[in-house]
Amino acid sequence: MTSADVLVDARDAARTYGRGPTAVVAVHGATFQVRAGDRTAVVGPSGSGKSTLLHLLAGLERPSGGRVSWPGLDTPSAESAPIHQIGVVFQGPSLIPALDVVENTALPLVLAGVPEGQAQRRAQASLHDLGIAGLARRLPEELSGGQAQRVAIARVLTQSPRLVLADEPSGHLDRATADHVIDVLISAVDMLGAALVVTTHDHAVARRLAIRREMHEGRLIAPHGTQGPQS
Ligand SMILES: Nc1ncnc2c1ncn2[C@@H]1O[C@H](COP(=O)(O)OP(=O)(O)OP(=O)(O)O)[C@@H](O)[C@H]1O
Repeated sequence: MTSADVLVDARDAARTYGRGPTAVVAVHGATFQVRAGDRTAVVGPSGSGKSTLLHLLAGLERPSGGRVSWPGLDTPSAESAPIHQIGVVFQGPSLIPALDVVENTALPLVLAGVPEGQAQRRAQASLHDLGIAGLARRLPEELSGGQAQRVAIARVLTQSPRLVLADEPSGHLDRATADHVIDVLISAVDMLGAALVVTTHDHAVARRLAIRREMHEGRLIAPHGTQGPQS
């Protein structure tokens, strides 16, 4: 295993919101690595800091202490996150209401400068691969919660990232729909050959992934899983 296999490397990474007596330490020094091919769950109760940790790993937020780097991904500079190589499935609705499913799925490519027709063909292929081609021309308001999350996963698939970070992707769904969304997420990641990190409060979801890290009150607890310590 070389450093190039480490896609994201958090070293004592911390995040505090606010200052003084009202400051909230969302994440205490977290040391956490994701390697190529890893399937990792970060499991913990609401408010334990999972979303904040995921945002640090995605480079969407900067640590207020420690550091996060992406040695195995191509970054424009040591300070900036390789956003095109990281796909994020956000908690809750993240589709643009005025765009239909194909347009939403194609959006990351269009924003990256891919011509619209080509982007839409790739989006259609992702929807087909995930078994939801029939939703292509619906608007987000015409989708169920589970369908919307599958479209968000198709959007990540279209982007072809090497690392997929999913924040409570099944959090608001019933058991059967949640299981199906996780199935779709894992098959998308398998198609990409990407690494996956899922945050969840649901131990049934966490058990689907080979590596499990528990989070409690902003701290990552000792690692569990079949692949040994990750830090
Ligand atoms: N932008 C922010 N400003 C101030 N406090 C915040 C902010 N974001 C998160 N927090 C606080 O940081 C702590 C961790 O929040 P976070 O959303 O990371 O936890 P979580 O485990 O993902 O919870 P949930 O599952 O409910 O989303 C909480 O106390 C929360 O209120």
